[in-house]
Amino acid sequence: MTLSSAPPLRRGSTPVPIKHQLRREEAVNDDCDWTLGLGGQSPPPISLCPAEDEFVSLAADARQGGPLSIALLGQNGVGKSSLAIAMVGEMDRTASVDSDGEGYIRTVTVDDEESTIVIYDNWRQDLSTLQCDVCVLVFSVTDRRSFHRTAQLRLLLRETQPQTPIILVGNKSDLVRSREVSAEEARSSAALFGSIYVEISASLDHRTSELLEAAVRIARGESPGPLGAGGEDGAGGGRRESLTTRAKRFLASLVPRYPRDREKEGGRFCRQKSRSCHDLGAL
Ligand SMILES: Nc1nc2c(ncn2[C@@H]2O[C@H](COP(=O)(O)OP(=O)(O)OP(=O)(O)O)[C@@H](O)[C@H]2O)c(=O)[nH]1
Repeated sequence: MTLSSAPPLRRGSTPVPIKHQLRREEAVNDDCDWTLGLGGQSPPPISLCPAEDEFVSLAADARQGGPLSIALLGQNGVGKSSLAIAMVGEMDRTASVDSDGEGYIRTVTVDDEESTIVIYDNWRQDLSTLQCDVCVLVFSVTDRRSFHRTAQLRLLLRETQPQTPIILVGNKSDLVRSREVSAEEARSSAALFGSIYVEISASLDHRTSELLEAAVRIARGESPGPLGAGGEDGAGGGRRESLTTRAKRFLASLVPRYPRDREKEGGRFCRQKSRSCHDLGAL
C-alpha cells in the first residue's frame, strides 16, 4: 500500500522517516497484530524478524546462566530502536549487532557485577513464543494510542507468561508540548500491574542508563533499585502506597495549592498575583 492510498493517520509526534510512516500505517490498520497468534487462532500475518529460533535459544541460555534477555515491545514509531541503541551505547553499536541485526549484545556492569545482555527491539512473532527475562513495554508520551497498546500487551503477556517481569516506559519526554499521556497516569497504570514506570527520552539519552540498570537488576531477579523505590519516575516496587493515598495525591496534583497563610489573606494574595500581566488595571 502506498502512502497516498492510506487513510488519514493520527497526528505524528515527530517527523518520521518513510520506513516508519509505512510501518505506522500497518499499526493503525492492524490494531492488535500480536493477538492473532494467541489462543490457537491464526498466526500473525507478517514476520519481519527471522531470528525467532535464535532468540528462543538465547532466552533458554539466559535461564541457564547465559545472557540476560531484554525485549522491547510497543507500537511502531514509539522509539524502540532508538532506545535499544541508546541502551547499547554508541561505541558498541556496530560490534554488537548480531547477524540478524535485530538484537544487540553487550556486557554491562551493574552493582559491581558484570552481565551479558541481549536487547531485542523488534519482536513480531506470536507473543506467546516470546521468552525473555524482562519485557520493556514502550509507548510515546506524545501518543495516547501507543499507551493503550502497552495495556493490551500487558494483558497478553500476563496471559501467556505471567512470570515475566514488565517495565513500562514512556519515551519522548523531551516533546513537552505534544504530551498526551501524563506521568501520573502512566505511573498509576504501571502500579496496577505491579510494574515500575520510567520516563525517558531515547533521543536525548535521558534516563536510559537508569532504565538499563533497572532492567538488568530485574532480569537478575533482584529489585529494580532506585527507580522501583518510588523515585521520580518509579511506581510500585519497594514503596507501596494505598489506593486512597494514591487517589489523594492524584487529586492534590489537580488542585492548585496555596500556602495556608496566603489562603487566610485571601484578597491580598489575589491582588499580589494580579500585579502580573493577568490584570493590568491593578497597576
Ligand atoms: N523527540 C524524540 N523523538 C524520538 C525519541 N525516540 C525516538 N524518536 C524518533 O521517533 C521515530 C521512531 O523511532 P524508532 O526508534 O525508529 O521507533 P521504533 O519503535 O523502533 O519504530 P519501528 O521500528 O517502526 O517499530 C524516529 O524518528 C526517532 O528519531 C525521543 O526520545 N524523542
